[in-house]
Amino acid sequence: MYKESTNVVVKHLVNRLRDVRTASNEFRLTIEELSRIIASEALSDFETVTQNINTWQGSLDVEMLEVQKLVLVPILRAGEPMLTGILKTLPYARSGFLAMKRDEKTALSKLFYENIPPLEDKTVLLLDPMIATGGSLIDAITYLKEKGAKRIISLNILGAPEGIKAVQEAHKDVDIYIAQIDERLDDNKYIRPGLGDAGDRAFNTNS
Ligand SMILES: O=P(O)(O)OC[C@H]1O[C@H](OP(=O)(O)OP(=O)(O)O)[C@H](O)[C@@H]1O
Ligand SMILES: O=c1cc[nH]c(=O)[nH]1
Ligand SMILES: [Mg+2]
Repeated sequence: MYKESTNVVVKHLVNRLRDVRTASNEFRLTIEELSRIIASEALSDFETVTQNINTWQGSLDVEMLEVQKLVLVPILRAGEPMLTGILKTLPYARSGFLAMKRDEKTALSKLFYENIPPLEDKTVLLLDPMIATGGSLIDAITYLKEKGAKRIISLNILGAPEGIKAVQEAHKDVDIYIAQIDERLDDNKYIRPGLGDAGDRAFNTNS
């Protein structure tokens, strides 16, 4: 299943990202903020655990998110600000890393580096702002399944309908929570209207 956010604050923030006057620092902070909102939507009925805490009036049993069951995995580079944002909400969550780059001629993704903690019994929150052809996400999910991920939830900011369809066909069991779905891919496999290259926008580079 995929779920596009209906939150008008999310739309507002996505449109800040589209504006080329939004420079890299604000761009990253906006991705952080959007990621926290989308993560809250995705985790709204996630498993909880009872914990005993010390309150100002003594001990109390409270319901807490079972953060130990989560692993946050950004697809670098562009996924990095998503991790930074979600770690502000869930500072004790574990993280893993995949560094991937799409070949801009063939649009095929390549994995350059991975560092993934044990995934048995874990739910992976896979973080990448962009789903264009869907190739990078499909390859990342395949890799994480081989590593034993029990469940994978994809958090994304912008996607093209073609890419989302491709991910769903390849991995029916993966839920996608996305801020906004755009119109289409252009001839260079970029999302339109989109926001350009998310990695370049975030880190002030030009690929
Ligand atoms: O759906 P696809 O067609 O695979 O394209 C989407 C991928 O492209 C972007 O990363 P990119 O390869 O540009 O790397 P970067 O994060 O270093 O900019 C984006 O963050 C996705 O990972
Ligand atoms: O539109 C796109 C497509 C791929 N990667 C991006 O960052 N943006
Ligand atoms: Mg890029």
